Amino acid sequence: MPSLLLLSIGAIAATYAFLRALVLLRHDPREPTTVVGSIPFVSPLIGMLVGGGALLCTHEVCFSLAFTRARRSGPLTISVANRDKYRLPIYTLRVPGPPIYVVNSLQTIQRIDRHISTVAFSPIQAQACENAFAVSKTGMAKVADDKRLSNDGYLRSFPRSTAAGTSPGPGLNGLSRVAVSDFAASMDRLASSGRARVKLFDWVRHEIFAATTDAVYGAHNPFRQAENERAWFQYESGILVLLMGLFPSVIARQSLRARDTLVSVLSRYFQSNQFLEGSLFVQLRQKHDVAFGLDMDDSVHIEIGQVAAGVVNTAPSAFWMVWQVFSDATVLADCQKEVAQLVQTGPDGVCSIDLSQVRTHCPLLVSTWQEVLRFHGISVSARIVQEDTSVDDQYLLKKGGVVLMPNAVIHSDESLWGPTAREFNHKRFLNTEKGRSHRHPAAAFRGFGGGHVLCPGRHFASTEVLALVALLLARFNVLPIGGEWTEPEKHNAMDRAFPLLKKDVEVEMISKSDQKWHVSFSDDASGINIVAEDLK
Ligand code: HEM
Repeated sequence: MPSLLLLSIGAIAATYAFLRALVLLRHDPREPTTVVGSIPFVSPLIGMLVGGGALLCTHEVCFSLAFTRARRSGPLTISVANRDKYRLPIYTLRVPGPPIYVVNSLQTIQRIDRHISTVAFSPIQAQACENAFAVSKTGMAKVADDKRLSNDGYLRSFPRSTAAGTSPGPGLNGLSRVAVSDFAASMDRLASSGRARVKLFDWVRHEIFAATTDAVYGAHNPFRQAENERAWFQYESGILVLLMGLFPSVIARQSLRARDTLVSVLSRYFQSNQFLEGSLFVQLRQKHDVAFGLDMDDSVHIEIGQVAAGVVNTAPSAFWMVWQVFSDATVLADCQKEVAQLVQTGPDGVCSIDLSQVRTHCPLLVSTWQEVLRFHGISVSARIVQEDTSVDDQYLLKKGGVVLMPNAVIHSDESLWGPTAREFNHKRFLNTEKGRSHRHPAAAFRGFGGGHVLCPGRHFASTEVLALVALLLARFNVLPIGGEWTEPEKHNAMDRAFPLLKKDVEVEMISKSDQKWHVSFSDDASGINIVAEDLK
């Protein structure tokens, strides 16, 4: 009689052969090469889970977004490991559900981007509207109608309709001026106590949240009330579960409750027309909703998505910028020197700074910001294949498939960035750096996306972060409690463009002097031109 051991080995071998055959059967030879791993279907999943990744399954799509713990040496992800192992420009991962196509090469990303109607971003936005922002069925029929993939549908025309609200010129100046005045007031308060001990991530997140919502919503910003800010972060903490639609009423109850609070405070704000005293940006958003026939209730639900777009990525990116500038003595000295040149001290001892100048007069600070976006960024652009699509007759992407384009892969590609791709170099983006052995192509920088899906908030987010850091540099010494800067362990959440922290960093902020400050932001037409599309 065969032993139990032999029976088990036989069963494992049969299962293995079955799964392998299934992978082969499901693979169309025109699709990108399938990366099977040692156990078909299971290995990609285990790799992702061990790597700290996450699996997102919904009724219609299954995204596997994977991130290894980022290491000091660079933005390593499991996608980076697969890129290095298989050296394929694009490959297929077979997990339960539709195929996942992971893109490793910039050229292939650019070729796929030409198929924006069939390899589309809008189904992902529509899913967020439905699951995370709870837009009603009637509202969804307007947001994701039969025009959802076309240029004049609600989703794809949104960036065009609202562009003036965030583009260089009056829209951007208006937003930036309010944000800068908030930073100035906050730092006056901080300086009045001489020195303060703060949790750095919490502090940066609050500063960005308060400044961004004040800038957008104006004098009647409902998020000025501390309980509404708390409700926001309660909601934000569960946003991934809501997006996934995985038993949110069980797993993310508090987040759902917080969303109700946000809906009611935003409803009051819009119904009483307070948005008419807000930014051009919020007014254009409202106009866009009205043009598509959305009622006030759905418009308010969608507004939750607008708050998310404005703060979810800016806050952690601002933290990594502050951390990178203050924890590295060379970066600190270089940036401090640039910012010091913007400060003028009047005969009365009042220090003045015009923060609109950080964009034009501080190339090192701007280069550091760009390098932070490159080095620490973990954004993954995702698209859903709407119909079988042949990419230049070379790769077939099958209907229902999910295309993932992880920035960390492109941002650590030595063929684009040279041999120092995995090092942090705050001078990398300087145009004038002497003795540079390698110049990257402009399109290799994808910190704000690229091609058809380009972040419309890039100028505002960049202005905010640079202004916050410049003011900190000018007014404070920031010292780690315990005397040593240690890079905090990263928590790579799949719904973020930047890692969160497993544990906050405690610092002491010490005011450099008791002088008074006059902080301004003068009108000018500059943006922060760091993406290829703005450099053209
Ligand atoms: C540092 C902060 C930010 C980062 C790193 C960031 C990053 C990105 C990236 C990488 C994309 C492209 C996504 C893709 O390809 O799938 C994107 C799109 C987008 N971002 Fe941002 N973003 C930031 C701040 C903002 C702000 C402040 C706003 C709004 C004020 C905003 C609004 C949007 C919108 C609406 C889109 C979708 C554009 C479209 O539909 O074509 N983002 N962002």
